[in-house]
Amino acid sequence: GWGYSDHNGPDKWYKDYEIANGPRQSPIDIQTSGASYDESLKPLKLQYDPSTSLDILNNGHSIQVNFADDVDSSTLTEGPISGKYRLKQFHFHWGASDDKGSEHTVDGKRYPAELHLVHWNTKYPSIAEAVSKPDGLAVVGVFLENGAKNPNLQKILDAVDAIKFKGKQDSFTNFDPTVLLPKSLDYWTYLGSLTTPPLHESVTWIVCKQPISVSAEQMKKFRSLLFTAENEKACCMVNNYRPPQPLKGRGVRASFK
Ligand SMILES: NS(=O)(=O)c1ccc(NC(=O)NCCO)cc1
Ligand SMILES: [Zn+2]
Repeated sequence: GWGYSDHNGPDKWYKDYEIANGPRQSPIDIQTSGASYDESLKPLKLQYDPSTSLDILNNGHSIQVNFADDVDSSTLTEGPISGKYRLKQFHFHWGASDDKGSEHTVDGKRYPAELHLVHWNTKYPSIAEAVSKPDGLAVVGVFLENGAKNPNLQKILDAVDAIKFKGKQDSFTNFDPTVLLPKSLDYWTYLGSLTTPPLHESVTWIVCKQPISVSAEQMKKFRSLLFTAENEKACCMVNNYRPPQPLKGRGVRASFK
């Protein structure tokens, strides 16, 4: 199956997923001079209920925290979207070293990691239905930059040792993802895709301008995860990011001047 190694990584995905070369692929390089301020863009309205957090999983591609999404308790509204989107999960992408790891870049700058909060449009019955629709998902991206230890990230990283191997899962309750958001919710937005196979062009991307901090020690903790299962030859979970894809004429809007 697909992965991030030389034999199954982003440059090979088109063989099984021809949309990899489609018109609205993600991530992209956000060229700040090319983004246009849109005064009609509203502030993001993120209302999360910590009681909806369920568990934390090593799915062999990333570390992911899953949420109960059977009712409208953790939602994203306003911003660039219409209607209501429900939080399903959040996960991360990161590098083998601090000079790479994010999926989106800003004027060519790569961050050591990127957080994705995945929401699906409640006009559809489930995320499984929504994930292939052009307005199916809204993903909030937050950059992680090297700095002080982030105590809110630490709760997630403290769970890593128990889910080191692919397929491992642990309970992860009463977590409010709001604590992972930056102070400013200024954002760029554009129409794109899932950044992993099946690469559906179903995502309204909402990328926060302001990063959150992560310490070097915390980055090492992310890098202690494995792509592989307990009974397989160990392969460090690093560089689980897709590089920027062609903009193909798309516009990027900014919610801020
Ligand atoms: N990295 S990303 O673009 O945020 C992303 C989000 C969701 C998915 N897939 C997903 O949610 N699949 C479950 C739908 O049944 C894949 C990639
Ligand atoms: Zn992602």
